Amino acid sequence: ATPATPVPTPAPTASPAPSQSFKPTKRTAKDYIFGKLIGEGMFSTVFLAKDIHSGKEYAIKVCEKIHIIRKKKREYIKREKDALNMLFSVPHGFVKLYCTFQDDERLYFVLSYAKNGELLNHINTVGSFELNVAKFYAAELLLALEKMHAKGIIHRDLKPENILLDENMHLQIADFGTAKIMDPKEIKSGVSIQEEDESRNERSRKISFVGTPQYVSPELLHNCLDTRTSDLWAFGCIIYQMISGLPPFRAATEFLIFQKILKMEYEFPEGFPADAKDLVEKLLVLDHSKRIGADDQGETYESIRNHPFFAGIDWDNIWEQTPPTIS
Ligand SMILES: NC(=O)c1nn(CC2CCNCC2)c2c1CCc1cnc(N=C3C=CCC=C3)nc1-2
Repeated sequence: ATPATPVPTPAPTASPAPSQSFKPTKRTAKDYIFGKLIGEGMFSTVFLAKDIHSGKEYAIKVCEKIHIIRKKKREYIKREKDALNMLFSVPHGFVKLYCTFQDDERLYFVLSYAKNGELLNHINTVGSFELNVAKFYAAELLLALEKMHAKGIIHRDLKPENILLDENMHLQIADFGTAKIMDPKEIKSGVSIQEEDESRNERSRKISFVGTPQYVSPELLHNCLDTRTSDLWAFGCIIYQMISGLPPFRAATEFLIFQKILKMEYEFPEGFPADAKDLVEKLLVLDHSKRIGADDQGETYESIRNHPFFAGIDWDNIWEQTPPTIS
């Protein structure tokens, strides 16, 4: 019989535990009732779906095979699946990939559904966060970045749209379609040269642009370098935006945004809290090797955790705490 709940990942489907009396069967699209569209990307569409057996809600990311092949993006799909599988064992901070399956035309990723949607939506609803709210979510985001980077995963497109809130209003990073998984020798140096993905055959190293203009790091713009500190740059932009309501680098066009980033053209609004300003200034540093956290060894960003902005954060229990009300 079809198992009541989806077979846990990591794919390929885990063999049934000895105690299990049934052999789990591979899911198909027929096991779900597809509901509203909740997201659309270059190569995927995400639907809210309900498992017909358990009644549980999932976010199912559907990718058209022909599109992926034509655009030569198979590597991106594989990388996303690998990153999500690597993060499955991390209890907090990320959407979870429960299972994958395919049919003749499509690939399906069955992911946890973050019921309270995008952080961006919550920022825009209230205008900007009170300091305690911004500090709470910055702390949860830092803990998620620590876990991700410790596994050699760079997200490369962190932004408030890709940071979701689950039913208990805890943070979950989503959309690893632009992630890069560093190989062990790269993790130490922390630097990876932007790979030529299969969609680019130019000899010269070009930016295979993976980020979103407002949050992309200078090194990615300058010389195709993406490092875990590129995510720290985005982290600085997100802290700034939670507190002020807008990203630090804003302009009418992508090119003008890039110019502002490379010239470090941004300013803090009146009344921006001093500790937050100091931390953002230590993250938005052109030289990625000089960003706060860049030299931190081990699996935590101690220098960032110890910054005065995070005074009072209970790092070991934050995921069990009730998040502050966003108002
Ligand atoms: N690309 C993805 O992997 C992805 N995209 N979405 C929806 C996007 C909507 C636009 N901003 C980025 C996310 C999701 C996922 C992962 C899995 C996932 C889990 N829960 C939700 N939940 C949402 C709830 C309300 C509005 C939007 C998303 N969404 C997703």
